Amino acid sequence: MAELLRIEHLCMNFSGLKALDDISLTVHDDEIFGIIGPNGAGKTTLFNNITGFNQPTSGRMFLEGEDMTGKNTTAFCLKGIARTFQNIRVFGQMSVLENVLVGMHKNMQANLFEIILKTPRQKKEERKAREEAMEMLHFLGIADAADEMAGSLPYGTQRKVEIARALVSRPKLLLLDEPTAGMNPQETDDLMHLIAQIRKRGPAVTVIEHNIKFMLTLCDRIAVLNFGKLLALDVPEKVAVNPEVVAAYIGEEEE
Ligand SMILES: Nc1ncnc2c1ncn2[C@@H]1O[C@H](COP(=O)(O)OP(=O)(O)OP(=O)(O)O)[C@@H](O)[C@H]1O
Repeated sequence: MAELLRIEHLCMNFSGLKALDDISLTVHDDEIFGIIGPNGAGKTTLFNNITGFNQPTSGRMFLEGEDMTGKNTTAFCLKGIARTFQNIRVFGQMSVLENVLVGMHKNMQANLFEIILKTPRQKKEERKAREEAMEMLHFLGIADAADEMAGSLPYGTQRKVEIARALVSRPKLLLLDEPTAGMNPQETDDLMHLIAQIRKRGPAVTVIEHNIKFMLTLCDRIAVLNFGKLLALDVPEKVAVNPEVVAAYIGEEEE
């Protein structure tokens, strides 16, 4: 177990609103780390900060010890962070396979000249990329949909396309923002097993979810946010019985 991500005293203000208020935490390279909290607690803002979509108002962030504070999305991506979004963002008019190939872009070597001339090296690289993308689709159980237009597929499958696209970039940390949103109980259960398998394959996973049962079952540790503050950070068994957490969130969710 080694430290992968470290956040120190992170603050994010939106015109006076403290969306993140002095958050400090670490994510290890072998864990499934959960983030829960009521609507507006700052969960997505935290994701946006640790992927370079937003710059924090203050505080620092480190990936494998490297100071990433103030860096942009490209820098975070190159350093090994990949994410999915609360609102699915697949390329609807492209096939599932093409969507996944987009995620491989950062690992490809061919330059524009080679792509235009379709050199042997470029062709070989493209063939390898397709094989790798198909292998990922098999892993996620959606290989049959490889040639379908991504936008025409059920919600649950589109979520998996997004996950496949993120995974082929070979991230060290995969961030999933409400991955079960719009899924039925069977799809949710399948996804939970899939995330456990993803962790075994390599990347650590950080997941935001409102489905408490899902989070308590899946995660190694859970951070609870409330009004931008870190209310608790512990193993699921302790989070589930933390009186402050129950009062602020879990009780309310279960009602
Ligand atoms: N770009 C923005 N401009 C202004 N305020 C914002 C912006 N993004 C988020 N906020 C505010 O910051 C707070 C935290 O929002 P955030 O989306 O991070 O919460 P969340 O915990 O992800 O909520 P949810 O569970 O509803 O997705 C909210 O009050 C929200 O209205």
